[in-house]
Amino acid sequence: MDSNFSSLSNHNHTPFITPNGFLRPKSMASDPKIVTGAAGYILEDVPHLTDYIPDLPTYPNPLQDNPAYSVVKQYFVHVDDSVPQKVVVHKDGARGVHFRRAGPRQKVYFEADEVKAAIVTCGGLCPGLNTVIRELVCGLHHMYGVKKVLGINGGYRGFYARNTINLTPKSVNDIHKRGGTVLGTSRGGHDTKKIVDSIQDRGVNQVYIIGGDGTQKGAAAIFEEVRRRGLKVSVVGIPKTIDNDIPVIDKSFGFDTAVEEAQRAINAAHVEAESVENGIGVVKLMGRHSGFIAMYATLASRDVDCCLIPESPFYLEGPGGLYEYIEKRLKENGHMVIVIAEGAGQELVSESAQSMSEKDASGNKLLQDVGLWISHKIRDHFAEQKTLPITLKYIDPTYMIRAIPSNASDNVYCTLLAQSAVHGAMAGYTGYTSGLVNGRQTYIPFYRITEKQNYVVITDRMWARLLSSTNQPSFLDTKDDNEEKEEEEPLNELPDGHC
Ligand SMILES: Nc1ncnc2c1ncn2[C@@H]1O[C@H](COP(=O)(O)OP(=O)(O)O)[C@@H](O)[C@H]1O
Ligand SMILES: O=P(O)(O)OC[C@H]1O[C@](O)(COP(=O)(O)O)[C@@H](O)[C@@H]1O
Ligand SMILES: [Mg+2]
Repeated sequence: MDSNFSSLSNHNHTPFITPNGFLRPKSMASDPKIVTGAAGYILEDVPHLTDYIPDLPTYPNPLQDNPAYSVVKQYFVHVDDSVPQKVVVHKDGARGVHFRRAGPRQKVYFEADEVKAAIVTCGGLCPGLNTVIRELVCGLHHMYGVKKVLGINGGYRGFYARNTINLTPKSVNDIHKRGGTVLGTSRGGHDTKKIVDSIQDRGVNQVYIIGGDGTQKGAAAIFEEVRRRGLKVSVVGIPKTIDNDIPVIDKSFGFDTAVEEAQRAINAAHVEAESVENGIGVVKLMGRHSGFIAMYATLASRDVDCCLIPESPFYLEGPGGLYEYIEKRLKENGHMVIVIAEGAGQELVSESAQSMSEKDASGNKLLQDVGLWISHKIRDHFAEQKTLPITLKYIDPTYMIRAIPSNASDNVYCTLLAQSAVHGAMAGYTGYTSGLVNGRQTYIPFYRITEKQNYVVITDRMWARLLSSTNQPSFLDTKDDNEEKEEEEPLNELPDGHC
């Protein structure tokens, strides 16, 4: 809508190749909105309520009379504003994929009294969840005069199995100072039909869904069902993941807080290690499939001698292996610190542990404790060798990191994310995740968020910087199953300007 460009959409619901080359399955029913323009410009647009409900009335945006905002020149976002996915371009290259810029629009599709919003948090905890909840409530109330906001208790199943909580600016005033989520969360329990029945029965017309990759898949299913039923309900995703494994966006909220808090554990490991002869400190950090926290915490600390992440397979024995490197570091320096992401080396652990097939309620594979495993292996190895008596201390701060409140910069990030989400829903957009792309708030269609995960690309400069800062072996002698990942679009480093 609102564009002079030619629009390509896929009306026959056949499988669709996205401009990024990913196959979007037929089961994801609604059509992607692809708009093309001159010089290879592509806009991967988001759905709008008017796509399936014609003749909806519009209203002037109440922000135009708000003294805080009316002084801002050009406060409203131009309908054709879009944000490029790639900012590094070549003279003759195509302009490439863009996303719709987030922000307030001149016209809105909801009157204040008409709105009944619902907020839900799903999946694992992450610093900043309460800030996002607070800013959704306050943004709706203060910017758009919306008074009816419901909190859904305990994740997706709360839509149909629990009572709701009334949220007001007063009740959420201080929650950003606390870790966790005041709404509670859960894994599993996504039943699309029951959730949309509950949305319909409660008269909810804006749904804000805060969660990670699994949650966004659930949000996409809710959007499809809402659309199929022809409901005037905006379904909005807000990406949450401490692992930073959500693609497209610059980084996820809570990530900076996690990296900062990880420093405390690394410092402790370093103090313990350097206090004894041949001391080794092992710190496990979160990162199920993506080692971003471990990589950034290592780069920030400068006390880490070896960082092990899921994307970079490693081995223990023989030339170029971990044991050899540990021995070398201890002989050189008398102590060392190892940071290991929880998803690293799982294939090695599973060789010595039982079944790897257990899953949590959301279907995520349950991981073995690689920190504990590697600590035992190192202790046993040096005990057998009898040449180097080591002292090893293992620190697992993972849940302590996840449970803290967000830091100042994450609080600001959460605020902008929440306000962008609200502006989009009020403007009638739906079926999108609100996210930061190249430093700008955007609306991203769900399928771009759910089609793949964000990984550390070990052939990129950031991992090279890490290797050069720790001097650890690259372990590239191993049969590297990372090749497939390396061939994927390598631009999801974070944040922009660090590559
Ligand atoms: N493919 C899916 N379709 C619908 N809902 C899903 C899907 N995957 C996960 N979910 C739901 O999303 C919620 C959170 O998922 P989970 O993987 O636990 O955390 P996260 O969203 O942080 O990745 C759960 O309630 C789960 O049932
Ligand atoms: O023990 P739990 O609560 O299931 O969570 C563990 C997982 O949650 C995370 O913190 C985040 O995962 P999600 O973003 O998928 O919720 C992972 O790093 C970790 O593996
Ligand atoms: Mg997940």
